[in-house]
Amino acid sequence: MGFRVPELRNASVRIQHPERAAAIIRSLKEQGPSKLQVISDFDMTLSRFWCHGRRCPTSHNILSDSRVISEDGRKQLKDLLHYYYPIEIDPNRTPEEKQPLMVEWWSRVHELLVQQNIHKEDIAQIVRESGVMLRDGFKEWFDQLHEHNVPLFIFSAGVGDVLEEIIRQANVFHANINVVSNYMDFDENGVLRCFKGPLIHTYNKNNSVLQGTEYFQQLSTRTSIILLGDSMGDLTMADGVPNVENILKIGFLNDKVEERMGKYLDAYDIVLERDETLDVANGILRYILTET
Ligand SMILES: Nc1ccn([C@@H]2O[C@H](COP(=O)(O)O)[C@@H](O)[C@H]2O)c(=O)n1
Ligand SMILES: [Mg+2]
Repeated sequence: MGFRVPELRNASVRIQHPERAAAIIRSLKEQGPSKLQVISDFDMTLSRFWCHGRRCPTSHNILSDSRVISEDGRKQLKDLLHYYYPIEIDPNRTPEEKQPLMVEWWSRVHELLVQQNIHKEDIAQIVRESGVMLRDGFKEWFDQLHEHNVPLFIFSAGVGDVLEEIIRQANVFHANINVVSNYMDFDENGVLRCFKGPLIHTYNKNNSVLQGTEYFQQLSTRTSIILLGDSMGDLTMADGVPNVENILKIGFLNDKVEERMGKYLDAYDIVLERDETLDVANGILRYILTET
């Protein structure tokens, strides 16, 4: 497969079952773009984990580190991050054990954010000042999908208003994109008053929070899937898709690489170790979409 998709030979690529991954990629090509849909996580998957030698912000971090949050609020939000993030990525706890703790984290953070007098009209500037970056190669990724009418479903436990703004500012918010995430609800003065439900956290990214959207039912003829994620919780994002025939799961392993590699290799078809680019995903997509 390496000569058809040269990016699969990149130093970051780890594959437990290369034959299996190659067979899936071949099937995706045989089925063609009219059968394809892409389901992707946002934070630390489409956005970068490292930028300029520092951690890049998630959509939540963009708000919690911003100038609109009081000093005390920022400290409380940071304390919560330092307590819950190690739990979120702990390879020795099951998703079932983590779930109530994730609900606790997200709920406490949203409660704190609601106390901060955040204005809808400030979001664009907050994003501009945040230093967030999409992964290298993002333009080719978003543009290829758009040009070939491949639907891109972004399923994020981040903050929808913020991540939409990031994609908009990068000029790649094309018509083929649908986002499901945690959206803010603003009052008549444009001030944040609550988050709209249902709450989406790292370990409930599945059909349970998509009730009533009908998105996957409308795409029921698109039975080929490329799934991109960076967390073990992202693996369930396609659970609501009917009639899946081929699914290629690509996982970005950004943090605590040695401890987590085994579980990622078992779960993802392709694991990208500390890779801040979309080069491998772009290479696979190019191969699938090119008529040869
Ligand atoms: N208060 C929080 C809660 C979560 N995060 C991070 O956000 C990411 C979830 O969004 P996805 O687009 O990846 O679903 C995940 O990486 C959490 O660690 C946060 O930074 N602050
Ligand atoms: Mg993520």
